Amino acid sequence: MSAQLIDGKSIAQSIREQVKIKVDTMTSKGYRPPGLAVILVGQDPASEVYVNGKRKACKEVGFKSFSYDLPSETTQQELESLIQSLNENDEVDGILLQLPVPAHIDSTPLLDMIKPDKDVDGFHPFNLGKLAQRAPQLESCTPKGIMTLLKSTGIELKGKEAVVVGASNHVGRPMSLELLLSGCTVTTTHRFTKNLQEHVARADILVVAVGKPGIVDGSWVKEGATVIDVGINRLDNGKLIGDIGFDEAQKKAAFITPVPGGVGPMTIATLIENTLHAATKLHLNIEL
Ligand SMILES: Nc1nc2c(c(=O)[nH]1)N[C@@H](CN(C=O)c1ccc(C(=O)N[C@@H](CCC(=O)O)C(=O)O)cc1)CN2
Repeated sequence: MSAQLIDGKSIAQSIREQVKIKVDTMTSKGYRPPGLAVILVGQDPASEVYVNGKRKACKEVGFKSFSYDLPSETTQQELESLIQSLNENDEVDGILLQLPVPAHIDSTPLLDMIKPDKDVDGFHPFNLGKLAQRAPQLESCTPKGIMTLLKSTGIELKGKEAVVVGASNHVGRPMSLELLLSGCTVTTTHRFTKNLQEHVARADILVVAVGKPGIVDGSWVKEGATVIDVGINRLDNGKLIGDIGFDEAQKKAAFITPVPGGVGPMTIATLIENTLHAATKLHLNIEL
């Protein structure tokens, strides 16, 4: 078997096109466009690429973009004041603090002070709690984007064995909740898990989000599985690779995401979707 590639890049583009149509409808009816504030602290090169991607996407779909590129010496208190003022700004529907932040900043209290209805990253305890209660409001972008990719394959998720490798707060845990909500039987593996290979070999749906190339050997993948690689690892030669041995995995899987061009672009497209949702459903209360 040679797996079919799940083309995140083109699915992300079609999401942005659909959002643009809705924004054009909103503004033609006299509503203000959705507004997204993106805060970047310091000069991490990868973060600069992602933040530029977010701002470019805002422009493409017609959002108002609020940009804060702050020096690495920015204090916790300065960030608190900025978030407070964005919470109070009626033109801002979404607030995003790009991660990681410099070591002297504690991101958790900052993420927790973003108003839940402006938390377009879906990182706030309220939004994670709503997902856990099966009543999602604003969902974390990478896991929600992966659910869009899974739905695009047409496979039935109910009753499937799903294995999520990695239990981070921002990807692994909400991913497991999303799959549970879709009716999968979910196993989450983490650094203390014994026999990772045995878990991987059972997975009809395999999501790997660790950030370590080769953490999952492609030959472990179950025949006919759907494989989602969240890892984005840059090699010294500049090449990007995922967490899974792609060539071997592709021989066994039915569907697989490439790196690049798989999950990454969906993170940004889902952020754009979330910001539209915050604007239309949570702030302006309009049907499009
Ligand atoms: N506040 C947040 N910070 C971070 C998040 C997040 O969702 N919210 N996720 C990641 C980074 N990220 C978005 O911010 C992100 C990662 C990757 C991509 C992407 O399109 N990747 C491309 C490759 C791009 C490249 O050349 O490096 C791909 O996979 O095809 C977009 C967004 C951590 N921080």
